[in-house]
Amino acid sequence: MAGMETTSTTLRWALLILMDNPDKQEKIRDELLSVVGRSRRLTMADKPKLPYFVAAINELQRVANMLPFIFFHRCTEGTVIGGKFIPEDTLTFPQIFSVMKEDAVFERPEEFLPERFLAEDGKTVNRATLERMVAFGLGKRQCVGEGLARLEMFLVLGSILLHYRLEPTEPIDMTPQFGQVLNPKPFKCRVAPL
Ligand code: HEM
Repeated sequence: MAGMETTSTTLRWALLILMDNPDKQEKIRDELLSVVGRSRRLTMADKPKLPYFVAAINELQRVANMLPFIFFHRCTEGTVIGGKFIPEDTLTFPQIFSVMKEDAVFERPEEFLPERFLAEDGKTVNRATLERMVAFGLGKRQCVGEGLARLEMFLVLGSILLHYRLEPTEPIDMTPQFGQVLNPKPFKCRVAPL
């Protein structure tokens, strides 16, 4: 589950969200075309020159909300969180969605707005939102595959968007299906070569 289900499910959500937001899909493609073009492959060296695309991947993960909560963690010592004492050995059940969908830093949380991860100049990272994009968890047990997952999403999604336009062929249904992770319902789409 850790390495396959998470990344592939996030990518399926990404296709659906980008079809639901064709203007944003176009904006990502414009940036990719202006930096990479179609005569060579996208590489990780392009990442610093693609701030909008990187912001969009963070926003796709936030909206997809694929792992809304993570497994139990045990407090190894007593601590105070939000004024409440949590004794040693308490089992906690971290809820990722309560940060990514309910934190005040994410205005209009149901909307797909990659811009929220960028400062006003449209290029610099917005630290306030980025530090609350906790799709990979936090702390010592944070996802060990984060680097690989980010690399896969960048290269796979970027290469698709450089060469194909994703268009819906049926009404888009964003209702998740509950399983080990939140899955999108099976969907069909048109993958139009550019
Ligand atoms: C979009 C992709 C992914 C997401 C959203 C994701 C998310 C997470 C989350 C939320 C945790 C739990 C952190 C915690 O308990 O505090 C986790 C743990 C873990 N992930 Fe991922 N993950 C992804 C991809 C991957 C990949 C590609 C790998 C391996 C190649 C991987 C390997 C692991 C492992 C081994 C753990 C357990 C770490 C530990 O308990 O110390 N994950 N992941």
